[in-house]
Amino acid sequence: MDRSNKPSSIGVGASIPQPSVNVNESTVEAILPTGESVSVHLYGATVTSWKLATGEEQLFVSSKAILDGSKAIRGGIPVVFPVFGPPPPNHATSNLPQHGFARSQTWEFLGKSSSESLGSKGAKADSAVKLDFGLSSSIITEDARKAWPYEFGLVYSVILSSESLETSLHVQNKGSQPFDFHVLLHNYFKVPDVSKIRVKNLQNKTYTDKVDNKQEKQETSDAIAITGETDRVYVDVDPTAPVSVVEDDKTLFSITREGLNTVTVWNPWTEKAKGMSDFGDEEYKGMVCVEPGAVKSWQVLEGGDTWEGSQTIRPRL
Ligand SMILES: O=P(O)(O)OC[C@H]1O[C@H](O)[C@H](O)[C@@H](O)[C@@H]1O
Repeated sequence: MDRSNKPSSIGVGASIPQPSVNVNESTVEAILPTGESVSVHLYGATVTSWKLATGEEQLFVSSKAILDGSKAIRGGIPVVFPVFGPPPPNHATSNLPQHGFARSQTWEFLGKSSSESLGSKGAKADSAVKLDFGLSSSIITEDARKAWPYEFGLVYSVILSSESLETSLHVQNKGSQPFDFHVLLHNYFKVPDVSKIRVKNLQNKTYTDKVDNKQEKQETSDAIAITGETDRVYVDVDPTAPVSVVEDDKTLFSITREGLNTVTVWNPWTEKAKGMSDFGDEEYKGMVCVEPGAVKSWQVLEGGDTWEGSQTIRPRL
């Protein structure tokens, strides 16, 4: 693949500070010379931590999250594939669990690369690191393969820089039959107080209100407040226009996307949180999910074809 900003391998140009990457049995962690860090669980290729140079955590992970690989991780950035939500009846995904299997399979760590650029303080440093993870039909569990018997390959790249976290999913149909799929990157953002934040740039967009009989509505607000259980799928959102999470005049997160034209906004609020065994009762106050996806209709991938979708999240700096 030709890339304008082709990463060089770690170790090249060893005279400048390098990101450090630690590969453990179940996680891969990277720290930039400037202090930002990311941690990814191989289970689900779930990003479970993203810290700024100040040490401030950006992602919410429930204190009750299960991290032993027996259940999808409640928090961070689970990868949703090949179906979002409960699968519809009489469809190729019907035998899969809610949100598909990618978040509950063990992915492979494919490797790391870094790219040289100017750090935020003008110092020359390797200021970005890319971690690649893979999942394919040959390594998923037999149950998953039976439930969705297609030949596929996924590569999920997590790119940390001083300015942003980018995650991108590459889907390949390795077989000869076409398959249908959804993709969604289920960001759980950590926020100081959910009642004080607003989600911006979704005004005039059509959404499905999952907490109101799946009614189709049009967003009237230019700054959406979360005041109760919220579960909305906004469609046809221009991927280049950032959707942001703000508090007063501060932008906490701004998210641009490629190939991901839906945005789901979710907070379980009091009762739903209590009903989830892996979600602390009061923790909904400190999180909001803003989830870029391609879930309005099925993406159809012909045999041999590939598809890519990505998001770039810029934090408050
Ligand atoms: O409990 P999970 O399967 O992880 O799903 C958590 C949530 O994910 C998305 O945001 C959906 O829109 C919600 O309907 C769902 O409740």
